[in-house]
Amino acid sequence: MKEVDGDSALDRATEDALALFVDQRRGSRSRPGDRLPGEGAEAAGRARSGRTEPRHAEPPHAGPAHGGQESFAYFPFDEIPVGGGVVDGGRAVGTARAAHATRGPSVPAPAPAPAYDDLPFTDLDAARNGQDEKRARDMTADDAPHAPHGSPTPHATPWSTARAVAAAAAGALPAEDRALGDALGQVLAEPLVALTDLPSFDTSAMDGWAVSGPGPWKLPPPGAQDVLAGRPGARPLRDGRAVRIATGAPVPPGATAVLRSEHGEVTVQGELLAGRHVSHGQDIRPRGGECRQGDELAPVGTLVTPALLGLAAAAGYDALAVVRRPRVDVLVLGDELLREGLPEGGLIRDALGPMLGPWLRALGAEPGEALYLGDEGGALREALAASTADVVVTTGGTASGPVDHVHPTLRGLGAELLVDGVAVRPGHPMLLARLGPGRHVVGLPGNPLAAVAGLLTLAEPLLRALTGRASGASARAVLAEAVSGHPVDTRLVPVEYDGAGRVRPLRFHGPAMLRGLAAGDGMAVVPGGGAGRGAEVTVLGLP
Ligand SMILES: Nc1nc2c(c(=O)[nH]1)N[C@H]1C(S)=C(S)[C@@H](COP(=O)(O)OP(=O)(O)OC[C@H]3O[C@@H](n4cnc5c(N)ncnc54)[C@H](O)[C@@H]3O)O[C@H]1N2
Ligand code: MOO
Repeated sequence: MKEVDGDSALDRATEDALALFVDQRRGSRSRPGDRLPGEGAEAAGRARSGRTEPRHAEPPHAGPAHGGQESFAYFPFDEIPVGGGVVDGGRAVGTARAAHATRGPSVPAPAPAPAYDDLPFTDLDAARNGQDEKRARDMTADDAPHAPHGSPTPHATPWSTARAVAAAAAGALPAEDRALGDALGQVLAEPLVALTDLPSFDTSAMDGWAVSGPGPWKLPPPGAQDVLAGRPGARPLRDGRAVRIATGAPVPPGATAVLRSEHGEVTVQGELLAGRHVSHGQDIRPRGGECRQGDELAPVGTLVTPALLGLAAAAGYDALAVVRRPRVDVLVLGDELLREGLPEGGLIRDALGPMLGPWLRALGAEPGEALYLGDEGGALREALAASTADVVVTTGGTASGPVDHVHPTLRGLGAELLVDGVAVRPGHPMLLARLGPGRHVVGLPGNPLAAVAGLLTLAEPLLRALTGRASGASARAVLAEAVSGHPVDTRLVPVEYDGAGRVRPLRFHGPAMLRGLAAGDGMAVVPGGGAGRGAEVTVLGLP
């Protein structure tokens, strides 16, 4: 991502917010003019739009600069608690909702206890006890101590196991015939076998003359007997004769080569002379040079790409036998969601409905219109019971809040939970359930980046299996910067390729943010404990 002035102002604003948070934790709001985190974000917004200069010429304290050779510490800046969280044993409950309710200059933020997930995954005990937040913030993956904690999600499935369970949960759906124009993104259910030789006749590769034997060659009068593409039945060519020919035209029987127009010269007597040696067969594409009728051009399981559509058409196909697209119902939960306009009054825009449809389609599914169910448990139950889709994707409501209905509803419907929580950040409350034979539910967490993590962890392998896509090797890339890790859980971090084959982690990677992801090329899979600069990691691709 390119650094722009607004971005560095935003950096400073988040630094300010962090400094203030640290001060508050110490019980002081020390510097006059210090902003509350909410104010910082607002100021950053103004700075981005170019209306306000950043308040500090220098960052208020010497934290690590972003970018450069610094390591990339995991700190979801948006997640700095701003008060209102109900503290339960050191973990703030409902912090995200409380943040909406209390943000703003007029509401002094009490010093909250940080939520486990809201801290950098470094020295968690020190940070929790408020002893040395700055040190926690400054630590890199390389110097972060191995935290003594396990994953806070009890019985969470390890990330790679969760992917394997999702991949094994279903088999490929039945085949259907699709017209070429409709088959893009599906997978071949039968091998693509050439229905014809390609080329299907000896073809001129160049504009020029078809010649027979060694030159010079006699030509017919100009314009007479020209051999053009798409015109059958060129007359046989006798030794010592030539005819004008166009690229793509069938080479006349008896022709031994094609002489390119720029390599020949016609004398005033109407004879054709070659300016250079013409070898036998030159610039003739022989029949069957690419394939013979009956050759296998692509095996079962091949993804129908634009190139494959072209090949299939060339080889004689009008329709393809492909694996049916899984039908997916998308159920968006949450009373706080707006489908248009600006956020106001505690309501926010739904970021998932507009994202999931195209994303699921890119994964080979046939998603229906998203259904908006609010936070009403009965509506969720009805929608799940009524769905005839192969997969239902829900968003939100996976945690254990008062209106988080996904678990109890699935239980009530007798669903079998195949994966219930995954040791991955963000996204750990995600789930995969079987509602009945051939009917699966993927429960994505409501935080948008956490939902993407769920999509990549559970929906992608499940849809890969249903669509018959081969499992495919994941891309690997070297990290251009260190990335700190959760002590135990896998992290998924938005990254961009740096042009030198390495990936660089992106800022704005908090669970509720899509800004980093939208600028990214993929999500790096960072193992528990983190990964140093130069480490090779798996990179999950984005559509
Ligand atoms: N006591 C605990 N609370 C929470 C935990 C936990 O472990 N213990 N985990 C947190 C994590 S991590 C996540 S992620 C969320 C998952 O919550 P839900 O799946 O129940 O999602 P919601 O509470 O409905 O929403 C969470 C958050 O996301 C916003 N949201 C929801 N849907 C959308 C949407 N379509 N577009 C944009 N934003 C959306 C919602 O407003 C909330 O801010 O639970 C934590 N809590
Ligand atoms: O951090 Mo939550 O993991 O946003 O899914």
